[in-house]
Amino acid sequence: MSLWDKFVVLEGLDGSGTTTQLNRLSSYCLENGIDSIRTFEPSDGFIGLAARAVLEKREKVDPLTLAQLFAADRREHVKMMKEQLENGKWVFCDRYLFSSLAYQSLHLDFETVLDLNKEFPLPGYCIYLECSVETSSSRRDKRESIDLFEKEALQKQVMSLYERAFTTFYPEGKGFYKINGETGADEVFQEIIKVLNL
Ligand SMILES: Nc1ncnc2c1ncn2[C@@H]1O[C@H](COP(=O)(O)OP(=O)(O)OP(=O)(O)O)[C@@H](O)[C@H]1O
Ligand SMILES: Cc1cn([C@H]2C[C@H](O)[C@@H](COP(=O)(O)O)O2)c(=O)[nH]c1=O
Repeated sequence: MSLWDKFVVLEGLDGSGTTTQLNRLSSYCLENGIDSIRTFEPSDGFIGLAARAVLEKREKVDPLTLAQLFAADRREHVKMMKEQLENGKWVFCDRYLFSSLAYQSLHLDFETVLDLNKEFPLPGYCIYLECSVETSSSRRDKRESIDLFEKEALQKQVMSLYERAFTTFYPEGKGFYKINGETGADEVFQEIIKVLNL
C-alpha cells in the first residue's frame, strides 16, 4: 500500500471530457458515502492563477517560465493533496504532470520538462481519456474564447507527446489506463468506475 494509491489523475486533450468525469466521480462518491475531494491543475492558488492568465492570453511569458509556473503550482498543490490522502480520502485531479509533458514540450525539449517534474509522486491511477482531435475540437466549438493550446494543429502534437509521456512513466503499463473517451459520458464513467473498483 502506498499513500498515493487513492490519487487518481484524469488526462486528455482539451474537450476530451476530463472535467465532466471529474464532476461525475465527485457526485458518485458523495452519493455512495465515499470520502473524496475533486481538484485540478493549474490550481486556483496564486501561482496557478498566474498560469491561467497566460493560458487565457491575458499575460505573455517565455515557454520556460510557463513550464516553471506549472511546476511551482504543482509543488504547492501536491502538499494539499498529500494531506487529503493522509486523511484517507480519494483525491481526483483534473490534469497533472502528464499535461506539462504533453503541452510544455510543444515549445521546450521533452527532457527539460521532465527535469522540472521529476520529483513529483506518481498517482495510483493515471486515466487517459482517449479522444480524437476532431471529436475534442467539436466539443470545444461552443466555447466563447480559445485558450493558448486549443488549436487543432497543436492538439495533434499534444496527442503524440502524451503517448511519449505515458511510455516514459509507465514502461510496463501498471497504473496507466487508457479509456475510450469517444463514447457517451455515461459509458466513459462506467469504465472509470470499473478501473477504480468503486
Ligand atoms: N463523453 C462525452 N460525449 C459527448 N460529449 C461530452 C462527453 N464528455 C464531455 N462532453 C461535453 O464536451 C464538452 C467538453 O467537456 P469537458 O469540459 O468535460 O472537457 P475537458 O476535457 O475538461 O476540456 P478542457 O480540458 O478544455 O477544459 C462539454 O460540453 C461536455 O458536456
Ligand atoms: C496542468 C497543465 C495544464 N496545461 C494546459 C492544458 C489545458 O490547455 C489548460 C488547462 O485547461 P482546463 O480547461 O483547465 O483543463 O492548461 C498545461 O499546458 N500544462 C500543465 O501542466
